[in-house]
Amino acid sequence: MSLDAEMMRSALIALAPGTELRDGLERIQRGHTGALIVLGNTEAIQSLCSGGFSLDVELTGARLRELAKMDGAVVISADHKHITHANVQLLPDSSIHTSESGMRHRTAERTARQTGQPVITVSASMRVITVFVGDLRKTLIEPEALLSRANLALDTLERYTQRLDEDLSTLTILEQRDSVTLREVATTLQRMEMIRRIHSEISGYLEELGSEGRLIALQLDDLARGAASERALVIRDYIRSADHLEQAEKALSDLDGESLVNLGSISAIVGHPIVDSSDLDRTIAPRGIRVLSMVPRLPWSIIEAISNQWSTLAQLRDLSIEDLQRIEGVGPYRASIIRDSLQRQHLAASPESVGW
Ligand SMILES: Nc1ncnc2c1ncn2[C@@H]1O[C@H](COP(=O)(O)OP(=O)(O)OP(=O)(O)O)[C@@H](O)[C@H]1O
Repeated sequence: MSLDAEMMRSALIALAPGTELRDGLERIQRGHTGALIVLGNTEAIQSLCSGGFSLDVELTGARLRELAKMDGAVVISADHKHITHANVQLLPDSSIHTSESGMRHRTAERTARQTGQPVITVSASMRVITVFVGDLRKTLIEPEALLSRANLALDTLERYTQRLDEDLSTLTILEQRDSVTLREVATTLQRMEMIRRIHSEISGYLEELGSEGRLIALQLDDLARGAASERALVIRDYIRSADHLEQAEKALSDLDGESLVNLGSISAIVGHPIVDSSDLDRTIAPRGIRVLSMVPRLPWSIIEAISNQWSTLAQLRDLSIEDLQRIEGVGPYRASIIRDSLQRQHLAASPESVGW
């Protein structure tokens, strides 16, 4: 994320519903007056300030509203706790390009571009709150509208998560039958990535929603549990070279929308490029790391050591208790737990147990 995008994100969090700053902005909106507010009393900002007066009072919504009634800008400390200046005229470089028309908004955009600090406007005529950071500009959405977008995204996430559960059960069964194809792997990773994207979209809404987003945050937590580690396990199981795990995770996250719907792009990311679509029906052997992660109380270091020694799930299934004991940290008791769990998982995937 760029520095400006990161700064914008913190500014949106600072003025989420439930904060004093947002309370002040809403009072200004309700009062049909406007405001020009700078977040952060930095040297760069001070060099653009003329006139007005300094003060050092705690930021409250009511004070912000009163001070914004005066002409000019209000400056707030970088920690958003104090109002440091009011009634200030801002004098940014007039040669800086601005696409705004009114003086308040032109000044805000130029100040943000010149100093990199977030600048907020409340438009008296349009009754909208806008945040400027560097070249970025964002108009705040009413909490009700944000809530309905977040709820819609949450419904989608719920549906996708259900489908992913089904995909993962199918993958587990096919893995045990040594008949997974590239298509199943790519489809599962595709769904996992879509889920990650919806999750991150909802997290963005939650940051803007502040205290209004509590219930959605709880539901999101519930749905997201373990998703990231499960995705990493599937990649580990199928990636051609385990050294490229991090790059693969990043490449998957960076795929544009068009490439994400193309299963070939996803196969290529895990090191299995395809020439034509029938290549997707090629069978592929899992390493069995996800299966090992389902063995109760098995530490990650042992999962890694076992997987370094035997590189496919088919090999793991044939291991005897004696074989397993060759791994450091695996005694007879742990070896029998691993073997039992592998056998149980294999049995659970048999046609008699599954029904197909
Ligand atoms: N350079 C500046 N420094 C501080 N305050 C300013 C500056 N320019 C404008 N303002 C404040 O903005 C107020 C409104 O100005 P103007 O109507 O031109 O802005 P606007 O962008 O059209 O905003 P609105 O949508 O609220 O009308 C001014 O009365 C003044 O208080």
